Amino acid sequence: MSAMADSNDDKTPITVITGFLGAGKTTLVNYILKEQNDWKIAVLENEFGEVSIDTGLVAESMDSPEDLITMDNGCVCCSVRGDLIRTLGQLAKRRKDFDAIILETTGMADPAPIIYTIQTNPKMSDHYKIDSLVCLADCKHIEQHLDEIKPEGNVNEALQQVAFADKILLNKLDLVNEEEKKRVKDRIRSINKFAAIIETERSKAPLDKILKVDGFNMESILTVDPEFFDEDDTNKKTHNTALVQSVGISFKGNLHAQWFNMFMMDLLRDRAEDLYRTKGLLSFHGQGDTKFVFQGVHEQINFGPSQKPWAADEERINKFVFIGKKLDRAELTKSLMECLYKEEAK
Ligand SMILES: Nc1nc2c(ncn2[C@@H]2O[C@H](COP(=O)(O)OP(=O)(O)OP(=O)(O)O)[C@@H](O)[C@H]2O)c(=O)[nH]1
Repeated sequence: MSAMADSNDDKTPITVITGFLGAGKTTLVNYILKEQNDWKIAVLENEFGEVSIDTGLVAESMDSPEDLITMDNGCVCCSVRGDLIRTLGQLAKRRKDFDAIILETTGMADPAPIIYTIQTNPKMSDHYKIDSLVCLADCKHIEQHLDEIKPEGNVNEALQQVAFADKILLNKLDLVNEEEKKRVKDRIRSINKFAAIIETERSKAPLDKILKVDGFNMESILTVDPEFFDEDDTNKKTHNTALVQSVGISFKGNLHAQWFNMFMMDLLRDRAEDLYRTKGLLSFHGQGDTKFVFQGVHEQINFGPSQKPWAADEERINKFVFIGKKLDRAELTKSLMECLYKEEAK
């Protein structure tokens, strides 16, 4: 084995998890953390949304929550030279404590600058190697996002995520029929000829196919973008998160279950197409210390109790994130506040 290969073996592998908003990335991270016990894994979490919700939900699955590191100063692919380098730089000192790192990117992240940074910045490439780029694809909604026409000069993030991946999890199979599945698969193949496509429900992929697989392939990256390493490439498209808004709302109190349900039903009836992603941590009147979580992707909503209840000394703060197009912050805030339980409304 060459010295080069030896030194590469010594690097800590990073599994980069990409995929559009709501495709199942956090579900995959939680699944990995629950299923595997052989490796010590650090998780870097980067969430697109003004109020962090995933962090709490992933921390529930971790034995050592201090190994969950969040990067909240914006989308990791935009602030890549700052936040990601800083975080991985700090982690480098104790990287030998970990067998692997999982980097969960935001649903709006363009993977290209992330790969570029880890591969070319010496501070990164001395310590780390990309093990695999795993892209989650939501069978039900990915076509809509691939079809989206972006203004001149802007990337289509969903397309980039599929194009650069070396593993694509065709997720949410329960939501499509055979014909739809085949259509989505063909579409993905037409974008990326190299990636292994793995069919999944609830992101349950065989872990030996996605972790520590040495699957990252620079050759296929260069097929997608031959000018990948050309820093002077003036044609490079930018990634404009301003095209998609994120509205975070938090306020104290208990919600009235029925009113909140009505609000959500109306919202989804009228706005499902533009609402890429909704998330919430909620407290309801009459539900004791049960903390509720809701997770929405377009018209699909999952709602139920969180694994952890409200702690005795925890303030009941409802948190919401709405991500999508044409969102009216004032209107959403007003409507949600109207769902608060009021004593006189009994
Ligand atoms: N029906 C169905 N729902 C799924 C499946 N996998 C994940 N979900 C649900 O889809 C929603 C979004 O999943 P997440 O794992 O939070 O998605 P994400 O990609 O991390 O989302 P962002 O962080 O917002 O980009 C959650 O309600 C999940 O429970 C699946 O296979 N089928």
